[in-house]
Amino acid sequence: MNSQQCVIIGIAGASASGKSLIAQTIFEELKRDLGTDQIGVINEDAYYRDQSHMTMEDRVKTNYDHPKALDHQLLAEHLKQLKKGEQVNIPCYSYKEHTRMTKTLDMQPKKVIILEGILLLTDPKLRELMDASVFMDTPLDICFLRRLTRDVAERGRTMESVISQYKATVRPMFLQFIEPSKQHADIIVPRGGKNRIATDILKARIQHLLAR
Ligand SMILES: Nc1ncnc2c1ncn2[C@@H]1O[C@H](COP(=O)(O)OP(=O)(O)O)[C@@H](O)[C@H]1O
Ligand SMILES: O=c1ccn([C@@H]2O[C@H](COP(=O)(O)O)[C@@H](O)[C@H]2O)c(=O)[nH]1
Repeated sequence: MNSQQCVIIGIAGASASGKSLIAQTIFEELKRDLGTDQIGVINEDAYYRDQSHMTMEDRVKTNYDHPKALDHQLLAEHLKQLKKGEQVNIPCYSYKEHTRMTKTLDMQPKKVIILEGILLLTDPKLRELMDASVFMDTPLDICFLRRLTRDVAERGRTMESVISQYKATVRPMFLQFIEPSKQHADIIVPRGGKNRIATDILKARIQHLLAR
């Protein structure tokens, strides 16, 4: 597989803006045409730095919304390897333990990689690897309400911890890093992950890139 055959689409935006939902929708709908083994989703969160050497007390103090919390270097290397037709071992991250798990996920090269994560568009070396980029422009109050519900239900958080983390780091880092990165997006998607027209436009663009 040469580099022309690996299309990488980057989807960024606030936490709980609908990145995973739109990525998953595109994955499910395109895998019917391309085959399950020819399209994959990579979550930037898998590249949070390993914190297994730290105590839980210290792990909860990490600013997870600052670019330095993520190993973008490793993510960029993995994307380059996939583009070259090589297999990679993607780290697995636990939001409950706030660290990497020992297992990794084997990913074989694919025709299409959908990359999704809050800080992807802040990094020039990642932008360089993308064939198209998207920013989910969901209102921040809606994102906060969705994050509160999701993190309590799925990520082992209390309502109080979600609120204090939101005030201390999530909102300030959104304003400092994530929102300004919108200028780098090719497509800005309003409302969220259920935006049908935006989903169809992205699917059509992927098909167009594959047909080159
Ligand atoms: N348009 C929408 N309407 C209702 N719920 C939504 C919508 N988009 C996303 N959600 C829900 O909000 C939560 C966060 O969405 P998710 O796609 O996981 O966000 P992200 O990946 O950006 O953090 C999930 O529980 C998801 O099902
Ligand atoms: O250990 C961790 C790692 C990450 N977070 C939060 O996750 C979001 C990013 O994930 P989304 O799926 O885009 O919401 C980020 O805002 C971090 O604050 C965490 O709380 N703990």
